[in-house]
Order: sequence, then C-alpha cells, then structure tokens
Amino acid sequence: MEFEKYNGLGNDFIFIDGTGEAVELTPQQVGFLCDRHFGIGADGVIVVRKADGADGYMHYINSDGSLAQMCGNGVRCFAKYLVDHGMVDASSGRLLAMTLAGPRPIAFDVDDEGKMTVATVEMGQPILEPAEVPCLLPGASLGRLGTVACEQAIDSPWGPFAFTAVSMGNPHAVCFVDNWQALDDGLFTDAERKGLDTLRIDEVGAWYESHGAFPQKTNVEFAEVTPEGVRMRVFERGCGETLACGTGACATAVAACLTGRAERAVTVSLKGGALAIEWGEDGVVRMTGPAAFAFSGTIQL
Ligand SMILES: N[C@@H](CCC[C@H](N)C(=O)O)C(=O)O
Repeated sequence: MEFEKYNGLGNDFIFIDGTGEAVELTPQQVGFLCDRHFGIGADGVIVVRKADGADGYMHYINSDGSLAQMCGNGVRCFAKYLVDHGMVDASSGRLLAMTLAGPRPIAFDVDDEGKMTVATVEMGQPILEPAEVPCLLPGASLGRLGTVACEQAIDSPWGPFAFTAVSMGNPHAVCFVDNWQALDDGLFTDAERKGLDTLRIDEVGAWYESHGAFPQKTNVEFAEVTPEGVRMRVFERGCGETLACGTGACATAVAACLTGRAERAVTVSLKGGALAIEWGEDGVVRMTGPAAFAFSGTIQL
C-alpha cells in the first residue's frame, strides 16, 4: 500500500488515496500502520475520498482503529494533500473539505512553488449543549448560549478536576488548572516541579477519556493561562497524548472564553507549536496553523 505522511504541529497522519479503488482498513491494520516500531508510525490515518459538492472527503481513523468525526490538524494537512495532488486550484486559495462532522471551508496560503503553507479552517460553531457533546455532566444556564457544562467537577483517584465540555464535531473535556501546587503529588513525574509539563497526562487523561460522564469517550485537555494566551496538553481519544490537537485547541479557546480566561481571539500553545484560534461574533471558530509534508513510501499490509 502506498502512503504519504503529513503533520500539523507534529500531530502526524498517514494519508492513503481512496479516491480510486475503495480503501477499507480493519482496526488491526490501522494499529499496525500507526505503530511507531513495527509500522510507519502516526497518530491517525486519513483516507482521502471523493465527495459530492466538496473538494474531497476526509475519513479520519484514530491510531486505535476508532473513527473520529473531525480532526483539526488533520484537515489542514488534508487541504495541503489536495493542493499537492492538484485536486484543487492552488491559486484559488480556497477549498471545501467534507468530514463526518460536516463541511469545513478552508482558506490557504501558498509559497512561490505553489505549495500550501498555512491554512485557516472554519471549524463551525462549538456544540455546548451537554447532551449533544455528548456528556452527562449537569449544565448551567449561560444566557443566550443556553445550557453549558461549564467547569463541572468530576472526581478521580487523584481528586476532582473541573471540566468544560465542548464538541467541535468531536467531544472534548477541557480542564483549566489555576493552581498546580494544590494538586496531588502523585499526578506529576516530579513533585518538586508541579505544572503542566510534568503532569502524568497518560494516566489522568486515560482515566477521564473513558469516564462514564462521556458516553462516546472524550478527548481530554489540561490547560493554563499564560501572558501570551493559553498553553495546553492533550490526551486524545483513541490515541493518547499527541503533540497537538486542532479541535482540542479550538475547544480550549472556547472554554477559556466561556470561563473569562481569554478573549475571543487567543494563541493556543501546544507541545508541537502554536495555533491562532478565534471564536467569531458569528459563533464560528476559526483555526489558523501550518501543515507539512514529511515523506512517502510503500508498506506491506
Ligand atoms: N488530532 C485531532 C483530533 C483527532 C480525533 C480525536 N482523537 C477524536 O477521537 O475525536 C485534531 O487535531 O483535532
């Protein structure tokens, strides 16, 4: 099978062309492809398909073989793939990507060689109604925003964490930590240096990913406010910790705005780099960031 490898801020994906012959992968095959020792290695697989009324359909599969509705870093890479393959006119600077979560309009910049560098994706309106995220947390009424599960405490073996539930087409549980010192020592790889960087996110993230409050599981973000904006780490549903998550950055920006921690436009810094997120007055979240091609190859399935 031929493949190409792309990434958005180090959140990396194996692209497979499914525009001709249908490509159907079993969860075992996806697991093998994404395995960093025995396979190619990636956070997920994107099968590129044709779409009626759009420039292409992004079929996104997490590294554990589960299907996800949307992937923010993935959709910027998808745009670059379509440009690289001449499937859209590079000079138009615009395309429409179809996803399981619906259409996502994208504006992009190209360099002197016509290669896409940066894209701004219209990520749609965040879904805040708890039942639609979906999450079973009680919601508080937030005026014209309706009922939002905002900073609702969920207990864990390390004590309670307060989550805001936001769907960007896929579910996210965002926790802002304002006081790292108050947290259990066991949550950190180094109790002398409690903070976002030393948080044992593999353990605490995995615990909340499968919590009963999230019937479709959830992506889990831990975040803090910085002078530059917001900094976060993410434990992705169906994958584990990744260097970046586009939908997670959008959900975190929305949660920051809802809880009075940030303005509607904010820079979200992740392990792999920064994304510019804006929750527009029209309710639509826009995400701007890079996408990069790494290499291509052939693998025996
Ligand atoms: N890395 C992605 C999100 C990928 C899907 C996610 N793990 C899920 O299951 O919802 C992004 O950049 O948004």
